[in-house]
Amino acid sequence: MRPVVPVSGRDPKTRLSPVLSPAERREFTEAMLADVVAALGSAGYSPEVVSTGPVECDAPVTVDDRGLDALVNDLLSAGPLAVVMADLPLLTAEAVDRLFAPDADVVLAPGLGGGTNAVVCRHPDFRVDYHGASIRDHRRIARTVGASLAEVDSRVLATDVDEPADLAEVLLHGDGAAADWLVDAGFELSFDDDGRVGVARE
Ligand SMILES: Nc1nc2c(ncn2[C@@H]2O[C@H](COP(=O)(O)OP(=O)(O)OP(=O)(O)O)[C@@H](O)[C@H]2O)c(=O)[nH]1
Ligand SMILES: C[C@H](OP(=O)(O)O)C(=O)O
Repeated sequence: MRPVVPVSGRDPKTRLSPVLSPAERREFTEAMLADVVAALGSAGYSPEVVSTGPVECDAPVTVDDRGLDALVNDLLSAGPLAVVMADLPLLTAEAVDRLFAPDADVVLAPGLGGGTNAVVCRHPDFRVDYHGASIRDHRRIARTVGASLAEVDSRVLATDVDEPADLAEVLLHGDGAAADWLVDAGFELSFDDDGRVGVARE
């Protein structure tokens, strides 16, 4: 099994633009990537990072500016593949073990909001179609190609950081590079009048 972590290296996490500058979005992306690479490494895997631009991390990096679907589908055509997104800063070795445990042709880890945060594929005909409610598309594609399917119900695999509100999850539950980066950058939990948790910056 070949574990690959795709990452936007050039202009990542544009949905965090309301709270992070372009340079900060790149730094925070590298911090989340470090957490993902560390979790995969702790579980005994040696991930390859495929980035649209130069990134610093403790894994071999290939720069490839193709879009996500073209990139991943090309890699899938070469054989079994695991795709773990780079924006999962709560990822743990235990969750990685759970991702690789099912003996199914296709294993999906749904993300909050309908995305697909990780895929393990052992079927020659399965292909990805990211964005939108991709988890539904990936279930459908697995059915269409006759692949057996398993899904992993895991909070840390489901927690991808897309929008400013997601940063609260990192402050609440993270203890890695991304959580440290946010604290160093002055982020802290905030509570609105209804007691809802969010983030604020000093
Ligand atoms: N290699 C590669 N990785 C990508 C590409 N698009 C997204 N990713 C990565 O795939 C994961 C999910 O993508 P998104 O959540 O849309 O992340 P993003 O593109 O950085 O964020 P937004 O600009 O806010 O959409 C993240 O780990 C991204 O870094 C791409 O075109 N190529
Ligand atoms: C790539 C995309 O990520 P999201 O924008 O849902 O985080 C998806 O998982 O389909």
